Amino acid sequence: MEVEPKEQKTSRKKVAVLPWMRNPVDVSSFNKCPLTQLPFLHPRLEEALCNGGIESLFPVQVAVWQETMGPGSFERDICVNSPTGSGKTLAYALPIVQILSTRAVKCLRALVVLPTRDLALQVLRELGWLSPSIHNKSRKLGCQNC
Ligand SMILES: Nc1ncnc2c1ncn2[C@@H]1O[C@H](COP(=O)(O)OP(=O)(O)OP(=O)(O)O)[C@@H](O)[C@H]1O
Repeated sequence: MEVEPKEQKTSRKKVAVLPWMRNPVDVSSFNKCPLTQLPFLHPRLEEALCNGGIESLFPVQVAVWQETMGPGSFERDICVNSPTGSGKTLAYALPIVQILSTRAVKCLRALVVLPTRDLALQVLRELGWLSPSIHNKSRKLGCQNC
């Protein structure tokens, strides 16, 4: 039987995670995925992405898409941790835009809280070009304190 070194055991014990974070999905096990192979992607959203020069999704985007849109997805909290520049913005923007396309009642549907003005403007831009592609009625996008 292999004995775990004492220091390793202690450091492992110190990590506190919420119950819903205990079985993380390993983003590094995902590959890029061409849009044409992405399940449940709305054709108009696919077209908008292509027009925006995006032909495939990065691994973190594929992982979040799978967890939010399926197959096998269900509504729950998700915490995404991946390196800078890996494509997190689109990873959460895409499911938001697609999920909200079926909501008819006008009300606040998504709130994105960001630590800096630059990041807020970047996210507003991403949502700004994706959202009209799929929403029949106009959706208001706002940026407070920008
Ligand atoms: N699927 C994709 N195909 C091509 N380019 C992409 C794709 N997804 C994102 N990008 C581009 O990659 C760059 C990095 O993406 P993004 O800024 O969303 O990463 P991030 O993980 O959110 O970074 P940060 O941690 O700094 O916020 C951006 O220029 C974005 O337009």
